[in-house]
Amino acid sequence: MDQSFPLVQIRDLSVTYNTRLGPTSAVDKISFDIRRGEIMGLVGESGCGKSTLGKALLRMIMPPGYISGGQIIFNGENVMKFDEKRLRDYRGRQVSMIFQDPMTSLNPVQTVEQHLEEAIQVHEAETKTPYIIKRIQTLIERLGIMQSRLDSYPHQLSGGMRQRVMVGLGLVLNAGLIIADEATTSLDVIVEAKLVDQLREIRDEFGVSILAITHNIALVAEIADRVAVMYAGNLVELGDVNRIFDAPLHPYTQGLLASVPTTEINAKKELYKMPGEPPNLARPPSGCRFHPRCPAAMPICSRYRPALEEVAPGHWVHCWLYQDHPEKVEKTIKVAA
Ligand SMILES: Nc1ncnc2c1ncn2[C@@H]1O[C@H](COP(=O)(O)OP(=O)(O)OP(=O)(O)O)[C@@H](O)[C@H]1O
Repeated sequence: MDQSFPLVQIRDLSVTYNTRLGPTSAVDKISFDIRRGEIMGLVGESGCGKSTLGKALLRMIMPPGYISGGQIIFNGENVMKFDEKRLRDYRGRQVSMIFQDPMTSLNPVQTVEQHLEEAIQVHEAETKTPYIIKRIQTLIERLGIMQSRLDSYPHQLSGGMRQRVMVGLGLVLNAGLIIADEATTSLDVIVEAKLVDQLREIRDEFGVSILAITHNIALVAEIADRVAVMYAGNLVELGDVNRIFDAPLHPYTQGLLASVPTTEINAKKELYKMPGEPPNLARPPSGCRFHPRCPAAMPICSRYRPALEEVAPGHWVHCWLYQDHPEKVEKTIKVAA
């Protein structure tokens, strides 16, 4: 496959949870690509649908949730059409997901070696034991884990090491995509920084794509090549990480960045407090979901959802401020006068 062809193409993806309050639109018509070998940061406030999107990519949305629309194309294949057998292979071998607490995914009575061995045996039954052992030893070394740790049980490892074992479970089968959902959140800052460095190294060495889901915008600045910003189930902005941080366009992204504390000791910057609360997704606002909290809202924003517009090469935004429409033209004329 042409290496410039995106690894993942997400098209109009929607996920709904049936709740007591009615259908909750947790992910609403989201479209973007994940390129080969890139680290894509996915950010937004708690409850905006980041984890739901990550799980949807693996088709792991459990009832009362379901994928209510759209497509996921992985390496040119339509994931929505996979049968159970193909899905097991896809989840185990092509995409792997790591969560905030690796203890929930690791088996407490299996050693590191047994975890890795089992992953290979399940997906590559024909592989002979000596090759399996060699592969595990090489991998573990590349992940910076001492070989003596192969005999350790999960509870005997540090948090950072457990996360590296989880990464290893994906890499041992040559996964193309690792979805890291708040994977560094429970680690202290020093261990977190080390894991972030290692994830970048792993990407460089293995050419794997990483979707880093986090509410920590500073972490995204550190790790990601591109960033997708979500608000209330919608994608609001996407682009190169430097561009998004230097010149955010969507009022939500601008507010999100202005509300992040700086580490400069003499910084006198007053932190921005975004007005209002995130909406209840069972009854999302009409038009642009951010309009009730948006300092730049125009009448059209409550009526129609803006389309996704490429405002500069590779910089995409869903906002009426950057699209021509009657009310904007009128406003522009008034300003010009
Ligand atoms: N199993 C579920 N049943 C019903 N509603 C759900 C379920 N899981 C998530 N939701 C709802 O879907 C929306 C998105 O949740 P999600 O966990 O994907 O957001 P998030 O951005 O990952 O938040 P966080 O960072 O807090 O994990 C929220 O309104 C949440 O209440």
